[in-house]
Amino acid sequence: MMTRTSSVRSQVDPLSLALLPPPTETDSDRQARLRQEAEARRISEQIDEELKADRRKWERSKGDVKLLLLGQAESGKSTLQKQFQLMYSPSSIESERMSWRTVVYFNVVRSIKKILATLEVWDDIDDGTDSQSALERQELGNDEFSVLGPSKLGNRGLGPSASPTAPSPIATQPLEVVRTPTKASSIAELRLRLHCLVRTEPQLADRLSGGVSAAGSGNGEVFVRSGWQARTIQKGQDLVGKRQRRSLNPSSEPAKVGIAEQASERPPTSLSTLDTDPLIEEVASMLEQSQDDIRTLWEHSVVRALISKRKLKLDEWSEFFLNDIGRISARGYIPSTDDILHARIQTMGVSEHVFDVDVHGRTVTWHLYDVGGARGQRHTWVPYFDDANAIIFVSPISAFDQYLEEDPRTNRIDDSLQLFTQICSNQLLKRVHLVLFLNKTDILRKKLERGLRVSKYILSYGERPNEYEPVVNYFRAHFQQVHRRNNENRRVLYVHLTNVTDTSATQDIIANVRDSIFRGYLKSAALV
Ligand SMILES: Nc1nc2c(ncn2[C@@H]2O[C@H](COP(=O)(O)OP(=O)(O)OP(=O)(O)O)[C@@H](O)[C@H]2O)c(=O)[nH]1
Ligand SMILES: [Mg+2]
Repeated sequence: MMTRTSSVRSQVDPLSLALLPPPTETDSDRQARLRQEAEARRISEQIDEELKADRRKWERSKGDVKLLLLGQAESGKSTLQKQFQLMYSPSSIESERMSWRTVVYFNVVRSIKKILATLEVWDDIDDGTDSQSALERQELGNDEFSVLGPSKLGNRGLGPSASPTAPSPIATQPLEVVRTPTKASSIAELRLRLHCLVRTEPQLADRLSGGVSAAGSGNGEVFVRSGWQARTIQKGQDLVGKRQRRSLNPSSEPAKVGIAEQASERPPTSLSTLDTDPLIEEVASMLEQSQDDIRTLWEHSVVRALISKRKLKLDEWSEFFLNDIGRISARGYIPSTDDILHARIQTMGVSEHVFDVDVHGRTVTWHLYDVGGARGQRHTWVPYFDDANAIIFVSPISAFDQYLEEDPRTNRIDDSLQLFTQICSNQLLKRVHLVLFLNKTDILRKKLERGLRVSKYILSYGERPNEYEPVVNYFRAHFQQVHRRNNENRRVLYVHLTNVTDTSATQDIIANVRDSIFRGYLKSAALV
């Protein structure tokens, strides 16, 4: 059931009024009504499923290519999908460009909230009063503290891994104490001034999810279904048009992105107020006014120290946006393509994107299925297995020091290997063309350069050199081994090292993958 914040819900919305239960409703009436509503929902979902199955059968019969993007949460599937979109349907990226503003603002506000919450745990140690003694009392080097909370690592996949709370040589060094230079930049004051901005976070989340929450993530993340942009596309176009004073190419092909069954789940009127949406405009104006405070907080010596001691673990995209806060909080901000590629929002269920792909003079319709990778989302993948032609399995090999949001005991590389094992051994997928993206290689490089040791988290890595090539080879060998052990059909595994936020490199890889998928597809479809 959709819930909305009071700022969205019209005070006199006749439809809402009509749908309200009568004020005289008794407990038993209420029970009966809820039962009826649940039954109606069940029937409606069953019909939807049957329609989807019919549609997939029909599409298979007309020879379309079905490509599944699989992998754990945050592995980069949706980012890869955006690269396909940039390549095969650039006009659709244009038309939804402004709707990404909400996601970018949400990512920024959430990052600020996390920084402030972590500082609060440390009691605003340099609040401009007695920073040194407060800090010393806190003993920042104390390893019992972990921002992510206590957790223990599982002992699977790559062998025993170290606990995420295990003492780190970096963490035991005393934190350098730096007094705030001026009273104006004290954390307590920044917290106060940023309070209103931070308070918009749940409302932004509500805008994106339409009030729908999803199980499976475990950290209260915001999930969106495919088609969320559709609610704002027209308004977004208007805004881009107004701001850039350039019209979108009217002759360009209409975007084929998004799927009817999911886009239609929520009425387009519900949130289609982007250009006049008071919330988004208010957040934009708050950001503009607060940009100096945000920058001060982000560059604050204590925040820097917490980050370098890994007491504050921000998401990768936080850094990308906070480093560029001046541009993002400027009046008239329009998300760049790079911003869109870095913006983070979790996928819910399976979203379908349709492209016409030209390969050597032949046009074939491709259906790209981008799935939600969190554990609670994985059951939604199975209905798409039986007619898939190809899979790109995305594994973030930079995540050797990270644990699942939904299960903080499980190392993310371990989870990815287990998931890959399930995909390789699945009977429905035995004939599917298999491509593996070892992704986030740029982040892996940076982590290794910063001195993060793989063997601290993956004990089986042992004494091997803590350098990019050996690390990549080690992870690649494990994935290849999983594939070999589950490969009765002697199918080829195509492996690529990727950074899917790098457009030019990714587009070359996509072209390569497209050709190899297409060759296999032509053979199996006996079209050559
Ligand atoms: N630097 C860098 N960032 C990446 C890369 N791939 C993905 N990201 C970022 O990682 C975050 C998560 O990526 P998504 O594409 O949303 O992950 P997903 O696999 O779709 O996640 P779910 O929808 O939850 O299953 C985004 O902020 C991306 O910009 C990469 O290769 N390099
Ligand atoms: Mg996604």
